[in-house]
Amino acid sequence: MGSQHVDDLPSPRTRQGRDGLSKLLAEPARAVVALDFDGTLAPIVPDPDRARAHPDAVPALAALAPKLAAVAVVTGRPAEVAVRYGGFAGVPGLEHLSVLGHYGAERWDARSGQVSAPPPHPGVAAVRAGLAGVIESAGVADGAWVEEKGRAVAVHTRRAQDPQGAFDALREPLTALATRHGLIVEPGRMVLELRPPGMDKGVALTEYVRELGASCVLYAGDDLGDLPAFAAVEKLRSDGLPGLLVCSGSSEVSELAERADLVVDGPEGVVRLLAALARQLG
Ligand SMILES: O=P(O)(O)OC[C@H]1O[C@H](O[C@H]2O[C@H](CO)[C@@H](O)[C@H](O)[C@H]2O)[C@H](O)[C@@H](O)[C@@H]1O
Repeated sequence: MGSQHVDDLPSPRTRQGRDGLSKLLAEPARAVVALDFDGTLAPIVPDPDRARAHPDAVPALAALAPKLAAVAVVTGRPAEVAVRYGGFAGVPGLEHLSVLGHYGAERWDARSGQVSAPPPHPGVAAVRAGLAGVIESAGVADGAWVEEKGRAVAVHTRRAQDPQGAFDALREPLTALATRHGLIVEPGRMVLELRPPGMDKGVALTEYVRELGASCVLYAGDDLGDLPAFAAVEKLRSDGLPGLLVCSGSSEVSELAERADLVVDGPEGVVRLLAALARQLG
C-alpha cells in the first residue's frame, strides 16, 4: 500500500520512519516491537469471541522476538483473553513476551504466566446495570451486542443492519452513561467501550519502553485506541529515541494511515513485515 520495497522489507515513507527502522536493524537487542491485537495481529471478524491471531503471526513473532529487547502486545482486550486468542503462551521464542491488556491497565508476562491488574472500577457495575435501557432507548436493541470484559464493557454494532447508524445513535447516550459513573468511552471499529479512565496505550507503551531501556521502538496498530501509542512514539522521537509507526491499513479507519511512516495491508501485511524483519536480522 504505497510503500517502496527493498528485498521484502518495505521502506517507510518518512525520514523519521526510516531512521527508526535503521536503528532497529542496527541495534535490535535494544529494540522494542509493540503491536495491537484486533485488526493488527488478528483479522477483524463479526463475532469478537471468534477473533484469533493470523496463522502466521505467532511463527513470525517467535522468529523475531529472540533478536529484540522485547515484544509486547498492547490491546483493549483483557490480557488473558489476548493471550488465549493469540496463542501466545508456552511458545518457544516468546519467553519474554508481555501482553498489556485493557489499554495497559493489566499486564501478562510469558515468564511468569501471571496477570497483574488494579482493583476493578466500581463504575463498571453501575454502567452494566444501565446499558440495556440506553440501547433500547437508542432504538438499536436488535443490532447492538454487549461484550462483557470484566474490567469494562463494550457495545458492538458490527452485526447491526446499519452498523455505522447504530454506532452513531449510541455514542452520545453511552458517553452520558459512562460519564455519570466516572468512566470514559473508547470508540473503535464498530464498538464503543465503556472503561475506567487513567490509562491508555500511550502511557502503557512509554512506561514499557522506559522499563526496557530501549533505544528504539516500532509500534503497529489499526484503530483509534492506538492513536495515544502513536502520539507516545512521536513524543519519544522528539526526545531523541528513534521510532517507526506502522498502520495496519483498513477501509474503516483513516486516522492512523495519515500519521504512519508505513502502511501495510492489514494483519496479513503486519505478519509479512514481522517475518521480513526476522529474516533481515538473520
Ligand atoms: O486494542 P485492540 O486489540 O485492537 O482491541 C480493541 C477492541 O477489539 C475488539 O473489537 C474489534 O475486533 C472484533 C473482532 O474482530 C470486531 O468484531 C469488532 O468490530 C472490533 O471493534 C474487541 O472485541 C474489543 O473488546 C476491543 O476493545
